[in-house]
Amino acid sequence: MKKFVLAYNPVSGDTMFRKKLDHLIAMFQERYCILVPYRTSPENRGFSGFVKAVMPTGIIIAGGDGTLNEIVNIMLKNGIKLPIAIIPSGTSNDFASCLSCCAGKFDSYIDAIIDGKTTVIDVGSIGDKYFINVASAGMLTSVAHDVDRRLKSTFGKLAYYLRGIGELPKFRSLDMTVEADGIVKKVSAFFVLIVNSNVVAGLKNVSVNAKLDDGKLDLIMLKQCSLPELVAFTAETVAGKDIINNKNVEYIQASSFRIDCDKDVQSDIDGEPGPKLPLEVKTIPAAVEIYIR
Ligand SMILES: Nc1ncnc2c1ncn2[C@@H]1O[C@H](COP(=O)(O)OP(=O)(O)OP(=O)(O)O)[C@@H](O)[C@H]1O
Repeated sequence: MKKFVLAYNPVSGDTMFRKKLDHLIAMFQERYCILVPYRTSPENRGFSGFVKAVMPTGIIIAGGDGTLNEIVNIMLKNGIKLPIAIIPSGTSNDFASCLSCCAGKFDSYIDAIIDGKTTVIDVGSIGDKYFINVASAGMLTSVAHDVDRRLKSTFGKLAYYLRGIGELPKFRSLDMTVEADGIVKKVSAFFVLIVNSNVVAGLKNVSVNAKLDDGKLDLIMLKQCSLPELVAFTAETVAGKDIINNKNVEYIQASSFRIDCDKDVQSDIDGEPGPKLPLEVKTIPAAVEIYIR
């Protein structure tokens, strides 16, 4: 009988995953499989030992990007080589949105999980931390961190947008030095994003070239520009237009980056606070196996 650990975050998104839990248990039970729940907490020191004791076929993660990041980090740091499935239950679920496997009805995805249909994807690393979707620094990062959890639960993605639009006039550029696969550039920019997938902050098509299995990450910087240009860029991004060809965007694909700045700037990794700059960013090819439909 196949066993799966279900790591679920009880407070992510609208906190309603708890109500779906019973249905999910029933679906696995109907297919003669066992679901072993693991309730996440802000710290999950026991997760690695829990998985090793259960010896599951795979791990199912129900939460947002933060939960996914946390579980993948624990797995990679503890040598847990198991496929993962994602049940999007966070506020924006950026990573899950870029994988069509998680969209639509549960049923066919559960069948694919039990059948063991998988693919492998790259992740990024910054020091001893891994990111699955995006690392960023600059003005966007402070906006994301300032959005209160209660506001996120009530307004979802809209909370980010409302907060972000309100901050636009306060945007100040940073003098950054970027090294991409050994080539150095100096760029005065409002923010830098390093993406693995093409969905960031609920916005699709952020990098039309981003692929999860190409051994590369995509760097996007919005260069210093006027407020009307900044507003136009924001509108284009929200409308899902191709932004990497925007004249104010610096776009580079590479397998490693070094980002530095003369100011004290904190980064963000998959929506959670990351280390301060400088950042040494690397691609770890084919690091994670994911169940696909
Ligand atoms: N039992 C728990 N109680 C309180 N906080 C928790 C618990 N389990 C995990 N967390 C916290 O939840 C956060 C991760 O939430 P997650 O990012 O998955 O959801 P979200 O913020 O709603 O969605 P998204 O990242 O997609 O916007 C982490 O900061 C983690 O510490």
